[in-house]
Amino acid sequence: MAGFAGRLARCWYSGFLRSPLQVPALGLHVGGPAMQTSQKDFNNAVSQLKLLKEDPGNEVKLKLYALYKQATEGPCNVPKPGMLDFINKTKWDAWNALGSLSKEAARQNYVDLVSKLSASSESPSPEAPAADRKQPESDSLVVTSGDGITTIRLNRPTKKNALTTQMYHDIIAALQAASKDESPITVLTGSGDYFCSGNDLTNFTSLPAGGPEEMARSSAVLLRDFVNCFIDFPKPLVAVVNGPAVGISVTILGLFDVVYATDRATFHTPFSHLGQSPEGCSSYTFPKIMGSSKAAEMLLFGKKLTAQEACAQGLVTEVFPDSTFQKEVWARLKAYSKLPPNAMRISKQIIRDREKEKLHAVNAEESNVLRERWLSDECMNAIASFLSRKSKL
Ligand SMILES: CCCCCC/C=C/C(=O)SCCNC(=O)CCNC(=O)[C@H](O)C(C)(C)COP(=O)(O)OP(=O)(O)OC[C@H]1O[C@@H](n2cnc3c(N)ncnc32)[C@H](O)[C@@H]1OP(=O)(O)O
Repeated sequence: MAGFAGRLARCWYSGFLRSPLQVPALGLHVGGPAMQTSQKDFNNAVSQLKLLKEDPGNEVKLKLYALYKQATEGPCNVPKPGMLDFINKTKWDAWNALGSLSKEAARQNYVDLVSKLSASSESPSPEAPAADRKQPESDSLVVTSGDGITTIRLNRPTKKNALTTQMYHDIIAALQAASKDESPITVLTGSGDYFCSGNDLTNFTSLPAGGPEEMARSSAVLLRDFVNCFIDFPKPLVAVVNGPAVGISVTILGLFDVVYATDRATFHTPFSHLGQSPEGCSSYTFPKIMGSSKAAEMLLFGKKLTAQEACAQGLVTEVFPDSTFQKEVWARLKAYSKLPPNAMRISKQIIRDREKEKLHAVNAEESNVLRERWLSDECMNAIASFLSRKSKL
């Protein structure tokens, strides 16, 4: 596991998945006929968990943590961690949510869950997508080239293609490579049912040594570098929006040359809900594309647009029925990729270059504003609320 995902997983594991093994035998009482789990079964499950081949994901780890604590210590009776202590607060919330569940029932649930996880980790995993070039650091991004098209695919479908810190770095590298490769056209798309659910909100949970201020500073630098790559991209850049898009995956669309969407796609920028502010140059591109009041409805009030609405407002170039989306879009892109590449580059240059300086200034300003926003109570509360499963969009 690379980058943020790895760090978070290590953090979770060091926080609790490892600790059960250090606990001596507990001698728990078995409650009744429905509760047949012995202490031995429980200890076996604790050991079995260490042997899982696949990371079960943070939500499951959280559930296991809560059940383990309940099974070994009973109902949560320790003080709630502070608001900035995201990880311990999330763990505390999960344990506390089990209320007065008996130790025996928690032990049974824990054993059942581990046995389910062990069974599913033994079934064969799907084949990795083929790639004909050096792949990014993490499997969450897949880059392929063929038929005159370089495709950068967000590949974290179980997390709705939410962007981890590592993915931002990998996309920057992929765009830099694509800007110099042989393909006349570059495409960004997603695997699974979502295009992208935006920034991975758990990015904010692994605080660096410098604390929240350092986290906000380094995130603002990464955001600025990421968006700059889209501003400066020299070739036709096409978004193939295969499903709903959220947050930064919507705002950057204003920097693409063409946006094709399935009729299943939606476009959602819930920045106020998250205590955040617009990025991806959308504070400038959206009012230009759709007019200031339509842009305000999206960027201030988080109005979610259907694909048809986004098309009517100029953010999307064309909408296709989901059943024929992939076939029609790729056939069309394949045909476009045969056009003279230099002519396409030069045309893009003429269309975009006079705006570049402005876009860089907007990007820098939006990143600075967000740096402050990320430290606000409004933003921290919204993220804590999502992480503790109290809220969804
Ligand atoms: C360098 C930093 C730059 C930062 C730039 C600023 C960027 C700002 C933004 O992008 S703001 C937008 C942030 N995104 C969100 O707030 C979306 C949050 N997600 C949701 O509300 C929902 O997950 C959903 C509506 C996208 C999908 O709902 P549903 O269909 O019910 O699926 P699940 O919620 O069960 O999702 C499956 C799985 O994915 C995890 N997940 C989805 N999106 C995110 C996300 N953005 N961050 C972290 N995790 C996400 C979700 O938790 C589930 O995980 P689980 O299976 O429970 O482990």
